[in-house]
Order: sequence, then C-alpha cells, then structure tokens
Amino acid sequence: MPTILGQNQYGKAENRVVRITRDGDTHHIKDLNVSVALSGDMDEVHYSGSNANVLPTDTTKNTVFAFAKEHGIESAEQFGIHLARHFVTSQEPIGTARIRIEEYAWERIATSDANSRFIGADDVKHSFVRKGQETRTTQITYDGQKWEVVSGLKDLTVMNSTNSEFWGYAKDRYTTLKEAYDRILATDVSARWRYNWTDDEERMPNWEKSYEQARKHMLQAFAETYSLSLQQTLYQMGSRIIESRSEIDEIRFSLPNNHHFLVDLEPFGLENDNEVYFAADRPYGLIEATVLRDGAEQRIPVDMTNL
Ligand SMILES: O=c1[nH]c(=O)c2[nH]c(=O)[nH]c2[nH]1
Repeated sequence: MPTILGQNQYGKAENRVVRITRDGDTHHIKDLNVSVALSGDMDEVHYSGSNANVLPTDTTKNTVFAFAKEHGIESAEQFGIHLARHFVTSQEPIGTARIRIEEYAWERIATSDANSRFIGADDVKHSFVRKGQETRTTQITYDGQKWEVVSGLKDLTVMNSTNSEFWGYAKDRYTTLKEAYDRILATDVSARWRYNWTDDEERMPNWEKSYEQARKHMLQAFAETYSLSLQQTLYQMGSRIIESRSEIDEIRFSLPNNHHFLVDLEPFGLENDNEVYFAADRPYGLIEATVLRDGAEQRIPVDMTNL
C-alpha cells in the first residue's frame, strides 16, 4: 500500500451544555462548550470501515450531558478530568481522550431597590448577565440646524433561569413546540435609543450617565419581569427606559431567543428536573420591536439594530 494512516482522532466538538443548580431560590449556572477528541486503536475504521472500535461521537455527546446531570459541574477541570478518565478506562481501544472546554462566565443582575421591595430580594437570584463588555454604539446626524443622536448597545447577553413561560400560542398542523411553564429565557440584547435633544447646546444630556442608566434599567426590567414571552419582556425593557429617562423618546430592540432545550436523559435512566440544557446557536427566534414615548414619532429604522 502506498499510503499509511497518520495521527487521527475523533469525537463530538462543541457540546454546549448549560447546567443549572438550584440552591433553594438561588440558581447557579455552569455554561460550557465541551469538545471531545478520542484516539487509540482506530486503524481499521479508516482502512476497512469496520466500526467495531468506534464509540459513536453521538455517544460522547450524550456522555457530556449525562455527566452534567449525574456528577454536576464543579469546575471545567474537574468535569474534563472525569470525562477523559471515563472514555479511556471504559473503552479498551481508546488510548487517549482530549477534552477541551471553554467556560462562559455569568454575573448576577442586581435588581432595583424600588422593585425588590415589592417582589422580594429573592427574585434577583435567577437573573444573569454574561461577563465581558458589550459594545456601545452611537450615530450622530447633523443637518446644520438639528441634531439627531441614536445610541445603544449590542451583545449584552442575559439569562433568566426561571420565571419564563411560553404557552397559549396559535397552533397549526406544523406546530410541534411543547408549551413551556418554566423555561430558560436568554438573549443577546441589541438596542438603539433616540434622544429627544435636537439643538439646545446648553441643555445637552449627560451622555455617559444616560448610557449607564439606560443599561441598568434595561437589565433590571429583564430580571424583574415574569415573562410570558420574549415579546412581553422586550416591551417591559423598553418602557422602563422611556419611563425613567426623560431624554429618551424611542428605543428599538432586536432580541434573538437563545434557545435552551432540556436534554432528554431518560434513555440513561436519569431524570432532568430543569437542570441540564443544550444551548442551541441556530436557528433562533428573532424578536424585534420599537417602544415609544406616547406622542413621539417613530424614527429609528427597522433594521438599524443589526448594523
Ligand atoms: O418568547 C417567545 N416568543 C415567541 O414568539 C416564540 N416562538 C417560539 O417558538 N418560542 C417563542 N418564545
């Protein structure tokens, strides 16, 4: 034979596992991207197509999700060690397992004092914002007389691990979605808001403060809304900004619904009590709308939020 097989490995890459641990009302998130690569006595599958030594990549994926349930995720290292040991010790032909893990960090959203008096401080315990800075944006237009300032942000990733439902929707012969009474609600916020300041240079808004406050109100509304749909949450986020910031008259959102599907662990004899999720990246629902101060004109273009 003029050719021989060199180094080879196989496995399932980028298993997006989200593990929620409930400590009473306080939820903890572990959000990982786990890639499995196995190698060993795999000559035959390459040379002849015999799969006798091949543990399916599908099984390696299932193992990641099942281990998240059975053993929890204390740390990425502990989780990776556990997986690697499992593959090498349980499958004779597998000599080496390489587990790569990316971990995405989340911080808790602090809710507003005013609201936590009504709903109780407990409600802050399941709302998170992804660590790392969002991108702040602005667009200034000046025609020699009037100014138009539209500012905003993109890639502000947030998650509620409970207090989200979706049911009672229209159904047709293609509808298979199951009604959800306790789901994860997660999105990457893109928002643009228009300032009502047009000309008086003496009474210019404090742009830095306005940004900080708009961001804060948006996050708090996300955390404090008991959501029946992402559309409803969007409207609450927008109206909270309009109500608390007199310098802003219009805000437009583009919110992907970052779906988290409950993993079926029943084939492995495991119950999944809203603990282990598969974080899908596409396709995603895309919910977009403008929220206006009553009487204000709608001027932010429909597709501006994606720029
Ligand atoms: O909040 C939601 N809004 C929808 O319009 C929708 N559609 C869907 O399939 N899931 C969801 N979730």
